[in-house]
Amino acid sequence: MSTAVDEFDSTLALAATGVLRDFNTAGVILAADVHVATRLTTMLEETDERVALACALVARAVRAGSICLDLAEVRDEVGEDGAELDWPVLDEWLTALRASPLLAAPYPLHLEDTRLYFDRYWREEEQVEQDLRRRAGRPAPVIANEAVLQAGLGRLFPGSSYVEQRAAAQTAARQWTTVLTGGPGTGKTTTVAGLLALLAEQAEIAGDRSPWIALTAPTGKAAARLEEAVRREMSGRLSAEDTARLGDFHARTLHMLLGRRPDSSSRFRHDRDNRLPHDIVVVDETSMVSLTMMARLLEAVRPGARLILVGDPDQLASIEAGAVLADLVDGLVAGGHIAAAELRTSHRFGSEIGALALAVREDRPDNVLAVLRGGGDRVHFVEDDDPRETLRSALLPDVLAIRDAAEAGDADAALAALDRHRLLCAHREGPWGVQHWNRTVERWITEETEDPLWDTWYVGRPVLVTANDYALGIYNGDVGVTIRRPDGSLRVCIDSSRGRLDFAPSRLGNIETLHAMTIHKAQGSQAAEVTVLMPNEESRLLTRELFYTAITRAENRVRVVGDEQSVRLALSRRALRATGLRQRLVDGSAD
Ligand SMILES: Nc1ncnc2c1ncn2[C@@H]1O[C@H](COP(=O)(O)OP(=O)(O)OP(=O)(O)O)[C@@H](O)[C@H]1O
Repeated sequence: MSTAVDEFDSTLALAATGVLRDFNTAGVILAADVHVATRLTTMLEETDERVALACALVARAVRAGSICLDLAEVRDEVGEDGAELDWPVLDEWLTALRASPLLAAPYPLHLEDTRLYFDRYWREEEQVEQDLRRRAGRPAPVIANEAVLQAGLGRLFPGSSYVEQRAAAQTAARQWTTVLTGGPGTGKTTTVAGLLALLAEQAEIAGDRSPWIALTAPTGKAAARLEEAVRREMSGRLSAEDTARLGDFHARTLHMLLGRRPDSSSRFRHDRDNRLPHDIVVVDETSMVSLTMMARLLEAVRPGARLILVGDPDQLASIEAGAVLADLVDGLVAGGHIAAAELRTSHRFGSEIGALALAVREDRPDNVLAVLRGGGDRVHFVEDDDPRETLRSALLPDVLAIRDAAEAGDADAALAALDRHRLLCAHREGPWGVQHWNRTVERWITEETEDPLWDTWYVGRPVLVTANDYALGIYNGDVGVTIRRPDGSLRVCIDSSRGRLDFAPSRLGNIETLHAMTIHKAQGSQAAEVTVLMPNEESRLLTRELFYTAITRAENRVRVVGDEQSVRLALSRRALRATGLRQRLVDGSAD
């Protein structure tokens, strides 16, 4: 390669030689990937450059959220950036790997067909597969009274509008593990609440105590939404008798359910030797669960406890590596280990947001554009070259409402105003990024109120918590508002899963301004109205999953700011992650 090396480019590994250097210079692998490869090959005295390249490419794959590297696919996946590079021939590459000390004890790498893994992910994937197979292989749970189950299904899911949910609950009642999938508003929580009532009734008939139920989700926000939705179902739709059988419960994050350990960030108090005591474990927003957390959860759930994994496989996958929910749908269900419990009909949205989400899921770009341009009340497409004025008039009323309520010290009103609207960006930086739009909204506030926002902390500053703080009881994804107290001081009121908490601003460390937020961070939360800023075509993040996740954060109204090209491009790209779980579950299927 003749490309000049820029010594100030931190992605270039100046010590790299040979193939690693070529791939690094072409921008396919970063300096960090080169270092991983060099360290491993030096340690185990491997001199074959093809093995070093494979190591670097596994590191690259993991950085992008994959569990492994598929050697048969990587060249296509890298595409143009790697067109000029000297790729090893697949068969020879595999042969070199099989002969490598890196695939022998202590096994830093593992090869499964053409998939190459770092040891940690290989072990986690294998554990998840085996735990799931073991659960699926157990004799089905006993139904204490079939007639009562059928009557319960009819009572809790009456008539034709509940037909899908009735079928899903019927399926779930008969298996230890259920993957309950559906888009937004398809009635997943309703199904869960009804199913829990059915299972509690069966336990009563069998003479057992009331089942001990764990409701959990990957983030505090998602856990709080789950609890709220199940309570709403219990008070609204379930009879007093059904509600009483369920008893009281609180939803918790997965980390809290499994129990943090002060000596480890990756191990929990509950594990294979100290199982969770619950009889039923319901996990919401499973698409956000990483492979590592799924491994920790599966080892902690008792074999005789029911596990109900709820989620929308069309959403973005977890921030950390893996695509567990999609793999479970394709592997567990398609592999014949468990029966599908899928909900398809949306009950919540005015038909437009539902139709938009469906058109995205079904890959129909013309339909997506037709709904966006349909001129309805709930879906708007802002195609202006310069949308700033449109955005200013759309966003400013809520921003000022937050500020007015905060100035009056009314935390309830300020938090309610905050939940009315979310401005979502794909990126943090750049002209369509969160930081730019946070500053833009702050400038609008200054222009409107003639009150310059000199300080980081100002009245009405909405904030997003970006890391769990167990001491304070606030969690990644919690949101809050800075309000003025009668004595003039500022406090930050945070809506946490433990209820409303307030702090002096100086106590808060991992915080970002929330006039705008990234789509990735918005996973697991919703707002009445959502504005989505489409990134330009060069954005590598622009995918169907990103667009789908963004629009489905809206409860009542969604505004998409972009152009036809960016929408079409988003729909044409998939956020694919290489994993082997689906294949492992399908291979050898239900045995
Ligand atoms: N069969 C049905 N007929 C009419 N309304 C329904 C039905 N099922 C659920 N609903 C209503 O639709 C709304 C969405 O239901 P639910 O909250 O259970 O969906 P969900 O899939 O959990 O939503 P999300 O994951 O997007 O929060 C609720 O207001 C619920 O009461």
